Amino acid sequence: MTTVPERLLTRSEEHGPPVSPEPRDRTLPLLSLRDVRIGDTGDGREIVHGVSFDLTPGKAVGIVGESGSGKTLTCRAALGILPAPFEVTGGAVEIDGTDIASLTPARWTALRGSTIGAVFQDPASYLNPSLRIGRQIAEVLRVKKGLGRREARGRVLDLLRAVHLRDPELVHDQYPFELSGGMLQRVLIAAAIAADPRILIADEATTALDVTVQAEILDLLAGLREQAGLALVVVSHDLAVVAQLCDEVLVMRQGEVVEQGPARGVLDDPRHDYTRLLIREHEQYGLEKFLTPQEEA
Ligand SMILES: Nc1ncnc2c1ncn2[C@@H]1O[C@H](COP(=O)(O)OP(=O)(O)OP(=O)(O)O)[C@@H](O)[C@H]1O
Repeated sequence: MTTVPERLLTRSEEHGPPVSPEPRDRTLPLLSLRDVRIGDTGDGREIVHGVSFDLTPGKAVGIVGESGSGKTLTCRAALGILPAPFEVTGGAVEIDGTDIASLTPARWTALRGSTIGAVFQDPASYLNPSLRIGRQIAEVLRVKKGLGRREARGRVLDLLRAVHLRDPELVHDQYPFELSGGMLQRVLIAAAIAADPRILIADEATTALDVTVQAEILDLLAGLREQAGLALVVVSHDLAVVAQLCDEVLVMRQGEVVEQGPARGVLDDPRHDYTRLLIREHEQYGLEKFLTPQEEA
């Protein structure tokens, strides 16, 4: 694991207190889902049939399962951004002990980015095509961290370096259309960690990246977890990613959690036929190298 540059770990106290106080206890969940159910209000169907987990600082929960099983809707429910016609129809989501159903729009604005951040697939749709990359990330730093123009520029360059973009000065001044999909994905990751969120939801965030870059980004996230206590929700079809990064895993099929438990336990000794099938299908990704016992240092 690489050491995360000090400047990426520093919360800028000089710019006022954080929006939400530091957790007093690292054993208290930052994010809790309690039997979260999601329905389609158009036809009244329930799409997600109850998801529960607790995420404490520095921990990572992985969600795996086939396409359409409800992984992304679950993440969006946790972020309070379910698209119509979907709605949370049961259960509750708590961020830092607060039920998100009680959050005002202003409180949500304060929480997003600085307490909870997210990276989804399809990075181009999350960036403004007419603004240079550097300006878009700097905007996050100026709004969420109160940084001035010069300070923000320095930190944007640090962030672009941290996500292993070569020639950060050049990327800083480029427009989204000038970058490849993999580069845009890294820009989004940089923007998502810019305001030092305490929770990061990464929904297939490294899927579009080539293997080497993916490994570097996973390393960066592992470093932020370890050193800054970042809590992660990782959605990935790649069980090797989940095995490498996550403490706990949820296996979803057709909106249902069919198996849940410690990642090593579930992936080493799956109880459900569907989990076994997923593991068999993913053997080609080299899952076994993450499951074999670690050698003594
Ligand atoms: N914007 C939308 N409009 C209509 N249906 C949707 C929308 N988003 C999700 N769905 C439907 O809701 C169900 C759950 O979708 P969701 O995106 O959560 O699955 P997923 O497990 O993340 O899949 P994938 O791995 O393909 O991203 C699916 O049946 C999907 O077709």
